[in-house]
Amino acid sequence: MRLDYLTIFPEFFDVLGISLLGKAVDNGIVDIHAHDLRTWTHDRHRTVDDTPCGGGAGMVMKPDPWGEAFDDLLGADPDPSVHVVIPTPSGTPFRQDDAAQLSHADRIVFCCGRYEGIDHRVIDYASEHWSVHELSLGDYVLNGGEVAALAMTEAIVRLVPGVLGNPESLSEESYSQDQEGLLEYPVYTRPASWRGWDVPEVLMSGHHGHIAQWRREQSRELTRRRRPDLLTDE
Ligand SMILES: COc1ccc(Cn2ccc3ccc(-c4cc(N)[nH]n4)cc32)cc1
Repeated sequence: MRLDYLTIFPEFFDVLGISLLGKAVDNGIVDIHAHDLRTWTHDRHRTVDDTPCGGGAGMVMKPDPWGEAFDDLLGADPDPSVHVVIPTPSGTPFRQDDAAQLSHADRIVFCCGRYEGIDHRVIDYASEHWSVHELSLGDYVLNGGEVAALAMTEAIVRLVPGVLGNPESLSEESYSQDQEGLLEYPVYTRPASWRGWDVPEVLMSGHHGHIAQWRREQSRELTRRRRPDLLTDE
């Protein structure tokens, strides 16, 4: 899987060389390239923004640098197997299903905007050539797309075979299908007693059936309290 990031702050993506994703890069499972969008500017000030047509506050990212970056990175031939992900506050919510689908992609290009966003014709042009996903990280406002791209990257790449040491852990996670789409149950480790708090006895019983039942009950109760929207049968 090749991941490209178009951004005016490429250093944001230096962290992808650390930890699990770093190992995935070292193992050749993932190939990461961050690009400074100003590479595709030609004026002395390396300008990437301009005033919004129709007025309004702030600045908008000019289309030209994005178009020239696309030309260099992707060429002009349409290829629906290339996924262009555009983090935006107005996008569809990024969810585990999106991460699962994108984990099968061979190529993903993240377009990280700043200012008040990217000239919409960039999205229109990209949509004619590649598979475009305008995605929101959540209902809160960030200053740009980089943090969202990092979060999406981790959610996507950890699902790629060979990246996680223990793929079994994927099936027991919140939002996973095996977890019936419920929130994950509380987890514990040693010591059995810590600052007056004990590990629930059932988890120390060695009775796998009772433990599984307790975990199911905990997941349902936690989901009922925190995320009733995830419950389908109520
Ligand atoms: C019109 O409202 C706004 C328009 C742009 C911005 C700043 N900004 C510029 C590019 C960009 C890309 C993604 C996001 C973002 C994504 C999520 N879930 N929150 N915020 C924010 C972004 C703020 C607000």
